[in-house]
Amino acid sequence: MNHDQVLDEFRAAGALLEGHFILSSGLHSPVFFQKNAVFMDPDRTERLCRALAEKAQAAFGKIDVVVSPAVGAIIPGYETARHLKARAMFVEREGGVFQLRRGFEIKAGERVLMVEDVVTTGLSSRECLDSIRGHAGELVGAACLIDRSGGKADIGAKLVSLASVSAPAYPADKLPPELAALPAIKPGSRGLAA
Ligand SMILES: O=P(O)(O)OC[C@H]1O[C@H](OP(=O)(O)OP(=O)(O)O)[C@H](O)[C@@H]1O
Ligand SMILES: O=C(O)c1cc(=O)[nH]c(=O)[nH]1
Ligand SMILES: [Mg+2]
Repeated sequence: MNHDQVLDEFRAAGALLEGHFILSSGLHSPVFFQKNAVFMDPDRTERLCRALAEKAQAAFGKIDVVVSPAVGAIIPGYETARHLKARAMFVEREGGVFQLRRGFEIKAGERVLMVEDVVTTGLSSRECLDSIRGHAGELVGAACLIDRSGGKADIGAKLVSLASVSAPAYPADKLPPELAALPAIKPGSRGLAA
């Protein structure tokens, strides 16, 4: 699946939103990839994650375990793992820090791939990778559906993406006037009260 086909899947799902969004990192953006509009369609999710699994396998070889950061990456992590014939686990925030819970266990020698839905600054990816590094197993790399940093985010591991896009994102005190004029919404889960 090429770059345009990936973006066409998001467009067809109504997942390419325009407005004023506060991202997980606190940056503000006029565009948002609402991945859940994609993931509610199992066939569309299968097409994208099969392509991501093929790309990850070509880059990293055999993968035994996929670990994804909750909430957004649970579904693509599971579906990508299905195509890789790997086990699927997720980390979730406990006291703000990503942890493997629910009996998830990585065994010594297992080859681990981190799967993220969307990468912006790479902060969530780095936090997820830090958590994985605290366990047994060999971290082989990372994969995401959309890298909206256009390849600029440094996650401290090799990252393959299905589509790389340079999407604008601004600190809160540097908003262009046309963006500042719009009401802001924060779609993600970081910082939500329990
Ligand atoms: O590269 P970053 O700057 O970290 O931004 C990308 C992250 O933001 C979103 O998660 P979010 O924390 O909004 O919650 P969600 O997974 O529940 O959507 C997305 O799922 C990535 O995990
Ligand atoms: O940076 C984010 O929080 C983010 C951006 C985006 O386009 N989609 C998403 O789910 N999260
Ligand atoms: Mg997330």
